[in-house]
Amino acid sequence: CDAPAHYRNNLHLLQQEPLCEGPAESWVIKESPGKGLGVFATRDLDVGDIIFQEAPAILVHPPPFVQGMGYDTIEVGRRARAIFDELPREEQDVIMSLAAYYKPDESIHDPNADRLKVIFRSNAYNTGKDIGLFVKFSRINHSCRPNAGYAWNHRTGKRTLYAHRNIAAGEELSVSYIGLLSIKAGRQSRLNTYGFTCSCEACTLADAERKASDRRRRNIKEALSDLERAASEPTGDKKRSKRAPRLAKEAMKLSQHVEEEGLPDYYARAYHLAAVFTFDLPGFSEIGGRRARGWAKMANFHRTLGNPDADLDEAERKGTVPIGNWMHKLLGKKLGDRHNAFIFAQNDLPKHHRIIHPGQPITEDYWEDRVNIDVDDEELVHNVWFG
Ligand SMILES: C[S@@+](CC[C@H](N)C(=O)[O-])C[C@H]1O[C@@H](n2cnc3c(N)ncnc32)[C@H](O)[C@@H]1O
Repeated sequence: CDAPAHYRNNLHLLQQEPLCEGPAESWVIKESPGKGLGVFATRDLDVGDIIFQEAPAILVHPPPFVQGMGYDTIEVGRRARAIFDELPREEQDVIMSLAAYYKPDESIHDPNADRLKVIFRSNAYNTGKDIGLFVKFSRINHSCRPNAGYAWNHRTGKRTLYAHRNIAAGEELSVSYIGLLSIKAGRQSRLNTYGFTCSCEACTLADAERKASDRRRRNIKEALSDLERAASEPTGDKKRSKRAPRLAKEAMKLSQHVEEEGLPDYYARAYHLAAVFTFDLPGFSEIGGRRARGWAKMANFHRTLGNPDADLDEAERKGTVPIGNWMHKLLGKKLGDRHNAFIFAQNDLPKHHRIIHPGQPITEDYWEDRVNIDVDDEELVHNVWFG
C-alpha cells in the first residue's frame, strides 16, 4: 500500500472504498514527491473524461465580500466550525487530516490558531456564491501546466474534476490554483502566499526554456486582451472588417500559443476568438466557414467540459449573468427549442434581443441592454454584440 501510515485510516473514506484493495476508480491518492499527497490517474484518460464528482463536506455561505479586503475570515471560520461540529466523527477526522498552511505570524502550537480555520482557508474553493471544502479535491496539487480542470454544477451541488487533455495512467492529476498568464516570478510570488514554492513542470524548466515560456505567456495575455476588446465591436463595423485578416491570424496564433504552452484553462477563450475572427473574414468562403465552425465547436467543447449544464445554470441565474457572457454561450450554436451541446433554447435569451440573418437590414437605434445575435446561412450564431 502506497499510503503513509498516518493517512491509512482516513484515505479509504476519501475514496469510499478500502485503499489497499486496488482502486476501482480512475484515480488514487498517494505520495507526490516534494508535495505531500497528490491524486494520480490509474488508467489512461481522454480529454473531457469525468474523473470524479464531489459534494462539499462543508459549504459556507460567506458574509459580504469587501473589495480590497476579501471575506471576513474570522466569520467564515466561525460558520465553517458550526457546520463541522454537526458532522459525524469519521468525517471530521478526514477533514482534520487535510493539509494546513499556517502563515508566518501563526503558530501550529498557538491555541488561538484554530486548525479547522487554517485547513478551510488552505483547501476551500469558491462555488458560485459560497465557499466549499471538498476532501478529495483538497488532495489535488497545483500545476502551472495543469492536465485537469474543475467545474461547479449548481444543479447537482457537486464539483466535477475532468481531464483537460489526454492523461496517461500513472500521471499525477493537477489543476491550477491561480490565473496562469503571469511569468514564473509572478506566479511564484502569488503561490508563496499559499505557503509553497511551485515545483511544477513549467516552474522547473531550464533557463532558456523558462524564458521562452515567460515570453509566450506575456504574448498570450496581451493577445487575449486585444482580441477580446476587438471582438466586442459590432460586426460590419468598417474598422473591424478592415482589420479582420490580421485579427484572424492573431487569434489563430493565440490558439497555437496556448496549446504550445500547455494552458488548457485558456483553450475555450482562444478558440472562441479564432472562430469570431474567421467568421469575420471578408469574402467569407465555404472553406473559411467550415473552419470557423470548427473553431466554434472546439470553443464550446472546452467551455462546457465537466459541466454540460453550464448554459442551463447560467440561464437559470439570468439576472446575475454579466451581459458579456452571452457571446460565450451562443457562439457556434443554433437557436432552438431545447438546450443541448449544439443548441441554445430561444426561450432563455434575454428579454431584449434581435436575431440577425445574413444581409438582413437592421435599424440603427441603440439599446444598451439589447443582445444582437448574428446568425449565418446555416443559422449558426457567429457573433453577439450589444446595442
Ligand atoms: C490543497 S493542498 C494539495 C494536497 C497536498 N499535497 C496534501 O498533501 O494534502 C496544497 C498543498 O500542496 C502542496 N503543493 C500543491 N501544489 C504544489 C506544487 N505545484 N509544488 C509544490 N507543492 C505543492 C503545498 O504544500 C500546498 O500547500
